[in-house]
Amino acid sequence: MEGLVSFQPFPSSVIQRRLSTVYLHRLTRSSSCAPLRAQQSGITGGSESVSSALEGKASEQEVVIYQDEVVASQGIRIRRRPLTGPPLHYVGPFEFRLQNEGNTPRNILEEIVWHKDKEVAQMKEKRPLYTLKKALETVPPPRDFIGALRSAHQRTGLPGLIAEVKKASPSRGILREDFDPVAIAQAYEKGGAACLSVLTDEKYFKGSFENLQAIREAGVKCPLLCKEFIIEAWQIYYGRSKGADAILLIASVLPDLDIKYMIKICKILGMATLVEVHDEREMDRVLAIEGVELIGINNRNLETFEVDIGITKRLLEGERGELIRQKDILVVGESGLFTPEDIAFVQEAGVKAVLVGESLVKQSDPGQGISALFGRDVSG
Ligand SMILES: O=P(O)(O)OC[C@@H](O)[C@@H](O)c1c[nH]c2ccccc12
Repeated sequence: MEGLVSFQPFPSSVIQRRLSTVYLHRLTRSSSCAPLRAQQSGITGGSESVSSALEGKASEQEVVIYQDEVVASQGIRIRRRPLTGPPLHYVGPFEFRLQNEGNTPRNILEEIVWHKDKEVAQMKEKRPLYTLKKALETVPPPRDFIGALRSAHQRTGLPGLIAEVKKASPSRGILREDFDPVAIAQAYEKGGAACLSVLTDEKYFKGSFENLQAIREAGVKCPLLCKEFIIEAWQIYYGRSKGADAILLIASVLPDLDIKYMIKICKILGMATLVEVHDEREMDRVLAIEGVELIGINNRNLETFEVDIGITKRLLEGERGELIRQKDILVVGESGLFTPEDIAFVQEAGVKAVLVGESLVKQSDPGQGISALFGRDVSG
């Protein structure tokens, strides 16, 4: 039920001043992609509209509409957490807010992203970017994530494996009670995994950056993917400081310019980026972004949890598959892979790598799980 949460008369000059503050705050908020979103819609591109906002001419509603337009024009369904709560409604000289209008996450992915926004803001306070950059001077150099996948594919003739260190997920609950991340990582490496993916989200996946660091420090040689919900660049530096060699960027969460900018940062840091898509529209957006070398097709819809490995095939058909081959992009089939038949199916569709969590992590020996998954021994 919708309820009235505030109802206040405001002289219009006060409203104007407040609106421009909100606008500026959104434009300068370093923790969000708002500047990029604004840029894409031309808000920061033309100084005219910026200055009119500074003069208090843009209404808060207009700003929200601009941002929504950019996000909607790219088909991004995941909204960022509203800074100011639900939007304001104006009736004559009055403004009021309606509860649950735009301030409640619509699905699990949106909930995760909104939580991440708060979490990152807190983490950043403890470890500002300059201290992270300093820490990077003493971290061992990154390993070649894409190279490891390509050489495993060449060596075995099967897709290179990214084996996931995953304790739980919102859709499947706890996957393994006796969860020893380092032992699992070592078993994966022994079993022939080319790379590892380590979930670092604590609240929804029961992972951690400590796990990532412990695996790196235990001497595991496989390159490591930091499996995190990245919403801003600070997280990339943090992941690198904990030993990550690659990060995940989710196309349904990030606008094109954010993806482009984050890929550049990763290149500077010597890291790879796995850009994840789930439908044709996201695939087309990502194929148009310069510098993309590794694309993951997630068979799981992160909004509904539905899994369909046919998605991988669908997105690699026709011209898209052709373009991917021309650009020599490596494609990873992700989620819902359990049997040698599943692996053959996605390989036939065109993937040269796979990302597998559940079916391996549940085995008493996750390393032997790899042989069962591929139908033969791929170690050594
Ligand atoms: O456990 P599965 O079904 O094998 O899936 C692994 C991996 O693809 C999945 O964990 C995943 C893919 N993309 C993500 C994004 C966030 C969190 C998790 C994921």
